[in-house]
Amino acid sequence: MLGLGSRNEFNVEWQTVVITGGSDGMGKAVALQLSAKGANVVVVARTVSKLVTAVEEMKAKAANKFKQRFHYISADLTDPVECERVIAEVTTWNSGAVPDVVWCCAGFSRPGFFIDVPIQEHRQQMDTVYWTAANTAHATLRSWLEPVHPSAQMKTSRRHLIFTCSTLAFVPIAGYSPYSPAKAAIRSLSDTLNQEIEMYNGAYQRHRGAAPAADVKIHTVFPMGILSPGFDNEEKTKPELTKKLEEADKPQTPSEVAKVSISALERGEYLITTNFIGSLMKGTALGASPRNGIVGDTLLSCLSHLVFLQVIPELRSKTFTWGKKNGLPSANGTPAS
Ligand SMILES: NC(=O)C1=CN([C@@H]2O[C@H](COP(=O)(O)OP(=O)(O)OC[C@H]3O[C@@H](n4cnc5c(N)ncnc54)[C@H](OP(=O)(O)O)[C@@H]3O)[C@@H](O)[C@H]2O)C=CC1
Ligand SMILES: CCCCCCCCCCCCCCCC(=O)[C@@H](N)CO
Repeated sequence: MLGLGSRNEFNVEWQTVVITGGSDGMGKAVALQLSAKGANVVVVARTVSKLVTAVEEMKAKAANKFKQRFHYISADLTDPVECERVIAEVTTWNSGAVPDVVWCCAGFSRPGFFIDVPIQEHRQQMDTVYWTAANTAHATLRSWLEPVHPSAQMKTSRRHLIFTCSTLAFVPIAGYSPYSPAKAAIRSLSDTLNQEIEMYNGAYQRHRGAAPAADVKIHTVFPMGILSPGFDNEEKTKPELTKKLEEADKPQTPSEVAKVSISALERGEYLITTNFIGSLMKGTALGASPRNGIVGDTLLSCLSHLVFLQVIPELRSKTFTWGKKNGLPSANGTPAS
């Protein structure tokens, strides 16, 4: 995907990569593809059996079967102490060196209408979606941004922290209120860190006496539907109206989402979408986020704003018409007859 002569901004060969949620769906697809590109990979999730399988599959896909290393850590990342343990354990496993790349993929969606979903489940979505990512980012950046002696500074390497969001952070869809706010919070965290990290990167350039060991780049991926075990699960509580509102989306396979995301990272992109409708959704909500390219993103944004002049009222009128036709839903989201 890289143009002739352009630099690979995300070369993972011999680098140590941590992937949360790396035992299933998109996270596992990312793990397998980075293994095939020569990375040493640690996958983190709760269920050991799925982690063991992921490690086996990564070994089979490795670019250099004899030298690459793989590892798994079982942890519930809603607990910040567990996130610190993960980074410490990876560092020990990695002969004392902190990881080069951390990709937050853990999370799942529990759709339902706002008042039908018990308030504790709304809070749990914030825990599994936002806090797994924020805890992981906190533990990671604390380990990365600690000032080190100049002799410990790396010459070329650049570290990458990657969040996995959803295009629902850009555009509201009825039935996703337990989930979308948590993803929108990740987007806001990502934008804030993208700016804040420049202080450290600046210090790395000019104050090597007391600066982090390397540059850090932040990225966020915004997938559309992904045909994962998590997706099959969310379909069980997803209201029929929600399925109708998102029918323009053709869900992608985990490996397709992983491939497109990795290519975008190799081009050095910041906010990453995985298909055209996803880009349109981003374009209408770029706000004050850094652009991947001024010209491309500005044109995209103009096009999106025109398209969404129609889409915004359409989503609301589809919802209104649904209520008029079907009446109130029963608690599981299916229309009462
Ligand atoms: N599927 C979709 O349609 C879309 C998904 N996304 C996002 O993409 C990411 C991947 O989704 P998907 O491919 O569906 O993933 P899956 O639901 O298939 O897998 C989720 C992964 O996260 C792990 N996980 C869940 N909770 C925790 C926790 N508390 N601590 C540690 N690990 C945890 C799971 O393992 P275990 O349960 O064993 O802990 C598993 O490895 C998620 O962030 C999701 O929100 C974005 C857009 C669309
Ligand atoms: C011509 C352009 C029209 C654009 C219309 C907008 C269509 C909305 C599509 C919503 C797709 C939602 C995908 C995210 C899924 C997700 O994150 C969940 N599956 C959670 O896991």
